[in-house]
Amino acid sequence: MNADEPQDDDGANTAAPVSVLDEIIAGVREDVETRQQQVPLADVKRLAAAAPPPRDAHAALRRPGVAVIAEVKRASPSRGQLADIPDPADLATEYAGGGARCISVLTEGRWFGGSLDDLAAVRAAVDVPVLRKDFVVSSYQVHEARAHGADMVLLIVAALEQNVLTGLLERIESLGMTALVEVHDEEEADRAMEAGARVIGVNARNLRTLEVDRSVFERIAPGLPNNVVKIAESGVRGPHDLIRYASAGADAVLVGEGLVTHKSPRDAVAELVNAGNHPATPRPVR
Ligand SMILES: O=P(O)(O)OC[C@@H](O)[C@@H](O)c1c[nH]c2ccccc12
Repeated sequence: MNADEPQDDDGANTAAPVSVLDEIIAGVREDVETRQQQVPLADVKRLAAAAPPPRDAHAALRRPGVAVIAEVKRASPSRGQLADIPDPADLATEYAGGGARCISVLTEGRWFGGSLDDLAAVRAAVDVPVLRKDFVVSSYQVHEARAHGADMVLLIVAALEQNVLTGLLERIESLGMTALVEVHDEEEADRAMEAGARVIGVNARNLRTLEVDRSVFERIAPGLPNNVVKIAESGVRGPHDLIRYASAGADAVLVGEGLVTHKSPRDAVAELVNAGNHPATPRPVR
């Protein structure tokens, strides 16, 4: 690492020789393997079938006003440790009290400090739909998500071959959940639509370099069909960022760091929700 190399606004070095995404996925595959040896797929499917039915995340995100998806996020590869979060259910309750339309729970352990236990605890504590935020690469993880109460599951286009993306999306939707398909450029957006995504998230953070560029949403959103729910992910630090994303057509924003590092996560959510409901804030065209 050379100290003279350009740093992005998150302080991450943009000249990573092996992409962080590849490293994370290698770890995720190992962890899935281990869990699968402990709890076979047939058992996870049984648990999923016995779980309380999914909540309709797609419908929740389409309601009027810019929705806030509030994230339970302890750490990240770009920032390291962000917040302690001893009780994720407690934090999620604060988020819901502030008016969050959905709660996102990071379940990846090595880089983000999350777990499936966090997901289950949050799901039991709130009435709003809950997203499993992870690097989902196998249908085992989809059934696992449902077994722990997930209503929505993230799929990252950059991490998946097209046929795998399509297969996982169909699996998620056939279990009654909503797939949130994450993209970072036009080609990935085309792949998301090709796979049949109803909800597309544009991540301002490039998962290969960890660089944040809020203009990515403005570039990609106009090319998405009106009936697709559009989520702007990452880089929301306050109402001004929400308003900027809304002006570019966002139905929702997904916020992590700005909330977990705030002294009152509930107030921070409420501030965003108010901005999202304000009559002067642009609404998506349908
Ligand atoms: O903390 P931020 O900048 O508000 O970002 C939240 C969310 O967008 C980010 O956590 C995220 C977006 N896509 C992901 C994929 C995997 C892990 C994490 C993410």
